[in-house]
Amino acid sequence: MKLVRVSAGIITRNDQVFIALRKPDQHQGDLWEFPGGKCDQDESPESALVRELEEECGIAVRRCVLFKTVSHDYGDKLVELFFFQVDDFEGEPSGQEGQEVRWVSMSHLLSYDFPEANKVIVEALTA
Ligand SMILES: Nc1nc2c([nH]c(=O)n2[C@H]2C[C@H](O)[C@@H](COP(=O)(O)OP(=O)(O)OP(=O)(O)O)O2)c(=O)[nH]1
Ligand SMILES: [Mg+2]
Repeated sequence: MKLVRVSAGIITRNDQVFIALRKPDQHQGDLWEFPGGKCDQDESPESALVRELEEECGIAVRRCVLFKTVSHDYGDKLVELFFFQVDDFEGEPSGQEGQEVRWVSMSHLLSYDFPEANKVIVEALTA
């Protein structure tokens, strides 16, 4: 099965976190996500994060720290996700690809539907 490496950013400001809605036609579509995307071949997770957050959200990451790595088998796809905490960035995050985006308070994260692989992340953030 395909194994894809993915970097995702937990973009925070005060007690809020920036999330985006995946498009219906995407893998795990219609679910909320921490913005990010696939690492190119030979690209480090950190470089992929910086590139994806620029492309998808229009921000320049100033500092990121690896929060957790999660491997998950979706049946049709095996993903290795690198979740980074991003608390210092330049620019105002927005949906550069027309995706719906939202700043939500940490305590409200549980009311959003995320892909299965995000379960441990959402639990850790809301604990
Ligand atoms: N960005 C992101 N992806 C996630 C999260 N949780 C999770 O399971 N994924 C999965 C869904 C996808 O299989 C993959 C993300 O890759 P991607 O964002 O490049 O996916 P995509 O469907 O847009 O792919 P593409 O064809 O546009 O390149 O990781 C998350 O919180 N953020
Ligand atoms: Mg993406």
